[in-house]
Amino acid sequence: MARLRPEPPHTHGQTPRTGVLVVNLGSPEAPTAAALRPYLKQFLSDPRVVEIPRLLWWPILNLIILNTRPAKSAEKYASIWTDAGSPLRVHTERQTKILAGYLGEAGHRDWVVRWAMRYGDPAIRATLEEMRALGCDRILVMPMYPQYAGSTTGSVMDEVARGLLEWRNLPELRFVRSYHDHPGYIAALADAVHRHWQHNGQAERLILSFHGVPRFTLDKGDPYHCECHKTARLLAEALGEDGKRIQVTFQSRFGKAEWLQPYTQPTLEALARDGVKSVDVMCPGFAADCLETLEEIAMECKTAFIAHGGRQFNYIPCLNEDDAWMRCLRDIVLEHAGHWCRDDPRRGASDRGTGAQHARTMGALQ
Ligand SMILES: C=CC1=C(C)c2cc3[nH]c(cc4nc(cc5[nH]c(cc1n2)c(C)c5CCC(=O)O)C(CCC(=O)O)=C4C)c(C)c3C=C
Ligand SMILES: [Fe+2]
Ligand SMILES: [Fe+2]
Repeated sequence: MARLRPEPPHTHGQTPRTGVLVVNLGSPEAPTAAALRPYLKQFLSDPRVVEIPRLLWWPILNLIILNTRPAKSAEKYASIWTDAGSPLRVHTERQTKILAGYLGEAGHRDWVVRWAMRYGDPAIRATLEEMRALGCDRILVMPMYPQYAGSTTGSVMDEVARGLLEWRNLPELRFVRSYHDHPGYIAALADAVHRHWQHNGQAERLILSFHGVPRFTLDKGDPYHCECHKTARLLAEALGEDGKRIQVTFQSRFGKAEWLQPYTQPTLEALARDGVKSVDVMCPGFAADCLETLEEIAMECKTAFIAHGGRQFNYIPCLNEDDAWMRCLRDIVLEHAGHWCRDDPRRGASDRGTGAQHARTMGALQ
């Protein structure tokens, strides 16, 4: 157990302060092999991401993967990097600012709204410290993954718990576990597809590509696969599609083990070989565009589809700062904040009462 650290002196009768911590996965500091190494080391050392026993995994990670993958991944990152940095960071920062604005409009100008990354910077632990220094005694953690997976949302929960290990005076803590079936999220996705169809026409197929996870996690009870399929079913219903032209696939396979199937790229290649000429591809498992969507889907998969005989490949961007999505994000936060949204006068009164009592007790003890 870590040693508990001293807290700022406790003051009575203080109005509770709410903090909202938006979290996404994180990116390397730069699109270089040198920056990829520590990022991948932190990411792939997470026992929720790679479940292989440590003794076996350590040499594979340190002697093989960290000597080969950084350079290859850096090249991919370089192809999507912007002047402002990694797209995932840029979107997460903007989303957080917009969320703070909407929460302000809803009457919560005093809430502290921050963002952090599970891997790399800004770190969850440091951001929690900053929120504590600003007096947050209620913290709502908003992992931006629409579908729960142990390797993503679960890992954010671990890191928040670790970040609080040395705190004596813990904040009231809430987590958004997932929002894969939130009506506002589904409606924002459906709107984006409709807008895309209005501008570009409708392709023969709509592929919904989700990030994959190892197949055994489904067998061991991780709900990720089911949540992805539920998002897809609700989106198909919202689009008025019977599902025949919509297909769910899983991308970003890592390592040699079986991952959730069907895999995105082989599916696109098979469709092209079977004579499908046009596809729309969307990634409803990502709240913001990132390496996995911009490089793997919009570049690699597009090339593969065309190489196998396809003609038209349209990538529908993630919701990013889409206004319907930003309003939905505000709603999700407010729904989870529950009674924190109200100023409870009884709490203030009882707090003041306790304060007077406490002051008397302290006096008696001295
Ligand atoms: C959207 C949900 C995600 C799940 C589920 C997920 C599982 C998962 N990922 C890896 C390995 C890697 N993922 C990488 C990048 C990456 N992954 C997600 C999201 C999920 N991952 C995002 C948003 C990103 C992009 C980050 C960015 O900076 O844009 C990478 C790093 C890149 C690379 O070298 O390929 C790895 C590695 C595993 C093993 C896993 C489940 C067990
Ligand atoms: Fe990933
Ligand atoms: Fe399932």
